[in-house]
Amino acid sequence: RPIHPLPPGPKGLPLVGNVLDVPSKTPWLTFAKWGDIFSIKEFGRQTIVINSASVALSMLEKKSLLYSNRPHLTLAGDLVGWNQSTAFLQYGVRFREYRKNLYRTIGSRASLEKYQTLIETKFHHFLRNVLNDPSDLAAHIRTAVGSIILRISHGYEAQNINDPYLKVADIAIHYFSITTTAGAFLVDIVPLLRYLPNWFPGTGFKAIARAGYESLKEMTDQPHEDVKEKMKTGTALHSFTSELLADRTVSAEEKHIIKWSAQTIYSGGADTTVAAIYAFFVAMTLFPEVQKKAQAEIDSVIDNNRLPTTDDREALPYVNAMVSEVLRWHSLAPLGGAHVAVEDDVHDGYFIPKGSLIVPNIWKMLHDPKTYRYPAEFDPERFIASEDKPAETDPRNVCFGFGRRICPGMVLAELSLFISCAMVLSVFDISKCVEDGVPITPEVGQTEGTISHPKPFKCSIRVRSEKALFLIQQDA
Ligand code: HEM
Repeated sequence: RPIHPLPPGPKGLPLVGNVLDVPSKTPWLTFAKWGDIFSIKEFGRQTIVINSASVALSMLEKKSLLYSNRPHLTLAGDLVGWNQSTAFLQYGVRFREYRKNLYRTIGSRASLEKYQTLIETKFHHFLRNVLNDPSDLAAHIRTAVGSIILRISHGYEAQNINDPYLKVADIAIHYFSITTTAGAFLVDIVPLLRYLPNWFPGTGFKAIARAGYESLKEMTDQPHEDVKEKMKTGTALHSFTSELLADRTVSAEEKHIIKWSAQTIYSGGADTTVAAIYAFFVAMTLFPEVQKKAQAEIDSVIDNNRLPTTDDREALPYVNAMVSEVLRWHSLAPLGGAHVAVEDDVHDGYFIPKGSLIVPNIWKMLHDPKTYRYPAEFDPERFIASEDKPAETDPRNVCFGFGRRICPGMVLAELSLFISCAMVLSVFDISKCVEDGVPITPEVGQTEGTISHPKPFKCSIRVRSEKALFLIQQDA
């Protein structure tokens, strides 16, 4: 028997444990009311939740080797196949190879330089789509982000939201969401159920698993084969995949690694970046004074004969602070990615058993009034130090996760967020929609799910000037 106690936690019931203490909707809000670190048990599974950034950093970063595994998922992982994707791969040699590929090709500012113009051009197309049909904002964001990612991962040029590759990827991610809904499938608690015959009552999960498997396989294999074909004829555009396949024969293991790490760029990067850009539009609708300040900064730095580019980044501190505030204000991964303890540990006097799920409550860390003054306010100034006050803590300390599992797409995500925000504000004014003479205030809230989006909302998007119109319409 361990001499150290588990972190404290709600008492729970026999067998089911704390299932009734944890709400299925927005659990991060309930968790936020409990201690810096606490433990819960659901159907025998030990979970340690961390509400404090310093505890998360001291466990998941400082002792990263101990805490770098992922939970084993039966339905979404073994049966659908997501256990091959970076986010769910068990820690080990193969995992480190995936990460090396990702770091080398998209992990730093220098490695992304070759995609800078591409990203700017795609967001210029986005401005044009918004100008033509501002009512379909969410679809335009999805198209822009999806096409940037497929272009980077496989050199593939997606034209619009109906592109077959974007569609199949969205279907695969939809099945991912269904099959990872907490507590929805008994097979994740009793894995042996997977061996029951298909006709057996209660095995509906098998049909879902098959459909999920087919879409994931198509999403992963087809673009990869496409690149190989194009490379043979010399028509492949430079991409993550072509860079890794170039000038050599790859083994079956290398092929697997390249194929699945490329797939990861879409599965990890699309939904997240979309949620962040959408949150930016919500913030601009709700906080017009922030929008005006950012526009004033952009107008003062960029002459009105061009759109902002990535190279303007250093000259736009307020816009950079606004990007930080988007990352903080809307925690799109409110409970981050769950880590798993590979060995028993004792942390701050608490016993952390091997196999425990470690869940960082990133939402709480980014909305803790002890760290952020008026956390519900969208206020980029908090990140700009002045004589009266130091800058508040950079959300990047926690919003991209921790240790060896830290988000490999963070530089790409930030670049996309910076350029989309700067371009949008240079040409558009965003405000509340007016219906029957009444301005409609968007609801601030988050959808369910591992990746949480702002609630759907409407806003008015108007071009700022004749000059802005010209800039949007000129060739990208
Ligand atoms: C604003 C945008 C984004 C945010 C806030 C975000 C946040 C996160 C977080 C919190 C994690 C979990 C880390 C952990 O387990 O400790 C994660 C993992 C991951 N992210 Fe991102 N992410 C974003 C964009 C992207 C992009 C653009 C990519 C494209 C490559 C990406 C790819 C991944 C992958 C593959 C993982 C799994 C890493 C692993 O398990 O080793 N993310 N991200």
